Amino acid sequence: MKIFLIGFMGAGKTTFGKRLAKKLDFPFFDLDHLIEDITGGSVADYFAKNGEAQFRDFEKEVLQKHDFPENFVLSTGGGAPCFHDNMEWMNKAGKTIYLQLSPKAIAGRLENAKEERPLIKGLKGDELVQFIEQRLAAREDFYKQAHFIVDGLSVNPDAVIELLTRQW
Ligand SMILES: Nc1ncnc2c1ncn2[C@@H]1O[C@H](COP(=O)(O)OP(=O)(O)OP(=O)(O)O)[C@@H](O)[C@H]1O
Ligand SMILES: O=C(O)C1=C[C@@H](O)[C@@H](O)[C@H](O)C1
Ligand SMILES: [Mg+2]
Repeated sequence: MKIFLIGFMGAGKTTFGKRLAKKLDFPFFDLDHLIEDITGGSVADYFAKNGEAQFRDFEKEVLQKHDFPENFVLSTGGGAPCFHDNMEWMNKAGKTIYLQLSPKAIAGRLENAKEERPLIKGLKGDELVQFIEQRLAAREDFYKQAHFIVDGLSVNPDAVIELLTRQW
């Protein structure tokens, strides 16, 4: 089974993805980290050097062309489902899970983790909440196409495995 975790920056995709993969005994991948391994630099560097449009092309290529195993948990980048045909592609390739959180909850998590996230670097307090509200409103059309929508505050591996096995 191929499991794709999606959601806004800071929703907990990487943190939860590792826990879920451990519980399922599946290998864990993180799309941002895979891109960083391949390019040898950070996502922030890639944005700075090549711009967002080129990042989105590369992100699609890695998502759709990388040689992943039969079973895995992949945490995607926050924007990945919203560009190119990535959401449709993931929905066909496996099971997609949206970790949903309110803009305020997301802002609370990101307040001290902005430097490595190029889209929010430099935003403070209300600016950060407003940016998240606007972006999230535009992105939720994509995120909500997921097979499963779960509460990012209370999500736990057992509940998600139960959801997945009911529909396996
Ligand atoms: N269940 C949780 N409870 C409290 N804090 C959490 C939880 N999950 C993640 N966090 C914290 O929230 C922050 C963002 O988490 P994480 O990096 O997993 O998000 P992400 O969705 O992978 O973000 P990005 O899209 O930017 O890669 C981290 O500081 C992490 O420690
Ligand atoms: O939400 C986004 O557009 C992004 C989220 C991160 O995971 C990275 O993929 C990058 O910083 C862009
Ligand atoms: Mg992450």
